[in-house]
Amino acid sequence: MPSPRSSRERRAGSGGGRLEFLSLVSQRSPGAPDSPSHRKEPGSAAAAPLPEEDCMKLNPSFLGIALSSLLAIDLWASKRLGVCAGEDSAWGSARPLMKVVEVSGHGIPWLLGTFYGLCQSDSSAAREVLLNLLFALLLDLVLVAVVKGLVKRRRPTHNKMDMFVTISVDKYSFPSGHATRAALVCRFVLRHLVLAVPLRVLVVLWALIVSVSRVMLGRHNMTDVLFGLLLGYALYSVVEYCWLSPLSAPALFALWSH
Ligand SMILES: CC(C)=CCC/C(C)=C/CC/C(C)=C/COP(=O)(O)O
Repeated sequence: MPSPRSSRERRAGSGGGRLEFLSLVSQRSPGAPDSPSHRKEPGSAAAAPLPEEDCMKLNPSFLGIALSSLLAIDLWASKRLGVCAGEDSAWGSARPLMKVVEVSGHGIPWLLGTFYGLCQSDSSAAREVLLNLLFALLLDLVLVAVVKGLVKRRRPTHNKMDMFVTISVDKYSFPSGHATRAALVCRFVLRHLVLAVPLRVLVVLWALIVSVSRVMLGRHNMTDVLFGLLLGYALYSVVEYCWLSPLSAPALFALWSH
């Protein structure tokens, strides 16, 4: 298949050294008289039409250009912000602290902690809240695994895969599971726990630090984390909508009543 470059070169060669330019307008309408597929090559019987896929590459949509620019900026900025990606990185000495932050937003401590709290709780109100938190955390794990499996975006090349317990889809990075959990837990805790203002501020700060640490550790690009935060925020609304109560799920609550 002739590439646009080679057909352009042939035209340039046959036009006595004159350069010809292909306008996007003529490529956009293949039926137009001046379109490359209709133009007769000087010295050739009939012009070969340009391959469809080449035309598409030369004429990307505005959305396509905007998306690839956004992704390019994302990759560039995320790499620059990955200052704790390795021990020899700019802020490599802060890496152990960032890994503690990572564990604080990991699924296992949250699942085990909630389950333990549920077994220990002696009030029906606490049981209701903790059962719904457990449901929210499990829903979050499933949703993130499904999206990661569908999108299959690789983690940044500067990431060292030395994370605390992962599952197979965690080789993918979109969206950040830590970010979804941070946003979900943050909304959940602010809504269902009676906390003093300084503690409420700490909860929000924790969610933000967990999210930023994903990029600093080199685990994620910024768009993984931003989408994760949005997903976790939205997921809380789903949990609130499907809220489990002794009335809506009596069998489930019977399991936990002592
Ligand atoms: C019940 C069950 C299947 C628990 C699995 C808990 C587990 C291993 C969660 C993975 C948490 C994790 C490493 C998420 C990845 O977070 P990113 O922020 O790196 O996407």
